[in-house]
Amino acid sequence: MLRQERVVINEIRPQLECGTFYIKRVVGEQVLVSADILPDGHDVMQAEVLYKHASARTWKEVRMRELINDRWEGGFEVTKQGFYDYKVRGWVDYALNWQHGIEAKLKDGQHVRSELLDGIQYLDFVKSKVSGADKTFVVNLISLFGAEASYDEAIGGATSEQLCDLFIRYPQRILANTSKTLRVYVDRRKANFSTWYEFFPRSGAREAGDHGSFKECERLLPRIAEMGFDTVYLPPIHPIGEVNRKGKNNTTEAQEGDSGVPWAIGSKYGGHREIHPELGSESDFKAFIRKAKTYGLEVAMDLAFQAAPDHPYISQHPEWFRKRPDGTIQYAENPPKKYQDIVNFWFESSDYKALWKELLEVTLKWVGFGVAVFRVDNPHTKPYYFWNWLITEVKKAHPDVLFLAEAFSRPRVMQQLAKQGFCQSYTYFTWREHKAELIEYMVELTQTEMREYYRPNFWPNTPDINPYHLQGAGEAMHLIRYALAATLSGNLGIYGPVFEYMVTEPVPNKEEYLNSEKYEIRHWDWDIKNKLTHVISRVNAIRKEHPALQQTNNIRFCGMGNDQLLAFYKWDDTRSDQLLIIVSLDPGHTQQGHVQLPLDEIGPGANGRYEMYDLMTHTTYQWETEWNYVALNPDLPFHIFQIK
Ligand SMILES: O=P(O)(O)O[C@H]1O[C@H](CO)[C@@H](O[C@H]2O[C@H](CO)[C@@H](O)[C@H](O)[C@H]2O)[C@H](O)[C@H]1O
Repeated sequence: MLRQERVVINEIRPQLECGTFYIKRVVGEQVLVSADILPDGHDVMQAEVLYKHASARTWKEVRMRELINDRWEGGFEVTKQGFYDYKVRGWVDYALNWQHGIEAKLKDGQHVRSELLDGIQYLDFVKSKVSGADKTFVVNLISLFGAEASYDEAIGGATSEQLCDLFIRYPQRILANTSKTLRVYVDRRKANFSTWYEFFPRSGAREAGDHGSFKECERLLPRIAEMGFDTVYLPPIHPIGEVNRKGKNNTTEAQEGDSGVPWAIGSKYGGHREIHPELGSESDFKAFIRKAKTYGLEVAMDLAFQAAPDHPYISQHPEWFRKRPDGTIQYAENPPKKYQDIVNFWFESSDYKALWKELLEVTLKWVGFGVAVFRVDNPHTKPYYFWNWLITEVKKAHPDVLFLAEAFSRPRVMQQLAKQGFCQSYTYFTWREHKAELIEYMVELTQTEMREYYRPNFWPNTPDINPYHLQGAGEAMHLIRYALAATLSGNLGIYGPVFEYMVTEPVPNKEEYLNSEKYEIRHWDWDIKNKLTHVISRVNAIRKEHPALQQTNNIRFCGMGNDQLLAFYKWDDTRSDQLLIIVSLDPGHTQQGHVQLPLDEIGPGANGRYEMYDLMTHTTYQWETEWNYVALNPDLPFHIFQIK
């Protein structure tokens, strides 16, 4: 179709896959839109970003400014959860073009009498829009333009800033071109900033040998809150399968009394809608959630869409499981891992709609209990379009709900899950140890398109991953890994007691914990508070006080003449909070070197000085030069400096 337009709009950023997927923001963030916008010829043009919340009727306009090389930019703030639409509009601005032409001709000494007459049409348009002093100004100009005697005065008015300002405020947008509409989904702030503590409630009993319960676990909540965590994540809390139950240390045959794996969901006591009887009742769980809330904690549940062989679904809905020719159902796998105690749902079954509906209802049941954060187990082994559908459906009525994708899969697969709607994602941080690889990974997360849709959640450990660098490691290594996670990423989590108490004994030659809580109930002396407990608490308090640490994308690595020291600068959107973080990657020795302040970012210091206030030790250093000496030892292997 032939369209009458004077400008072309190309290369709009941000957008994902030509708008197939939405970008993400949290409430209060900016969406900075840029595009190549080109008029034919050399006429003056204008452009704007149009945006509106999906629930609004009218579009808001924000004018774009020209950068260089026909690139334009304009931004808007998102203030409400849910979808926003945005698009770009550009037009040749005949009025401004006229004014610009007059100025150029006058500079060249030309007489512009006929141009003034020509301009009356633009003034007439503005006149129809304004009132009061503006109207008086325009009416007066029109009469000046038409009268030969007032030529000088007319020129003054024609080239005035006042008129330029009116043209900008009341554009005619003749033959404008508008781009396609793109979308941004706005989550609550927690999507960007959250601090997770994972523990197995069955290990929360007071007495060793007892099965923990929600009631007993309530006493742990103040402790977790005092440490500065805001999310308590519980592995699955449903009845655990008894058929093919796994034993301790991942043995495939359970012994009498073995408690099985929480992810093997479903038994004669029920499935995903029920609670494991020994943990308590539904009202106990509700009370636990309520109690957590009083301490500022949210309870995150695990969505593990799979079934133990004795899950009620297997007899009630055999069509939801794919049978082999011999009538059996293949157990699940995530090669090379074997999950002999569970089977997968058949997401492609002819009755898939009923299965999907059931899984949505399961999710909504727990949302109804007050759960608004889910860690989703193994999402990469289910169809992308299922997650897209489920997340969309839940968020329609419950925009607060957040989904964390537990996929340690191929990079593109993890990215795809985030594009399909997951609000946060696990990452490869757990395996990034060296300075160069940490920088490379952070640059990928924060300087590429990933920053628009992939919200990383950094975990130093999980029940599944006892990384080699933590095996046998002491306090310093744990401090390093926590400090890195807590300052590099807005979202972080630890598999709590094991990390805090530095329980690192592995299954030989594996990144697995020996005597893992996945397969047996453990008992922890939660009264113990060690140095790690205190340092973690302090770091979490700093995170809460400093907006620069409440997002991931504002980061710049700094020059540092030592490969064992990682230095980076972080800031908040207003630059009222600016931090310099230096982490030693060496748990065994003191490391020293000179760090380069990013002067072009932080600007000149008062009296040529920068006051560096260490938020960990409450010590102040006066730095007067660009390169400054630092030394870190294993006692406290990091600095978090506030730049004053
Ligand atoms: O496959 P992933 O690495 O994503 O791991 C997640 O899913 C696993 C399956 O749910 C889960 O594995 C645990 O539960 C299984 C089912 O009971 C059991 O067979 C495995 O031995 C056990 O590790 C894993 O914990 C979870 O993070």
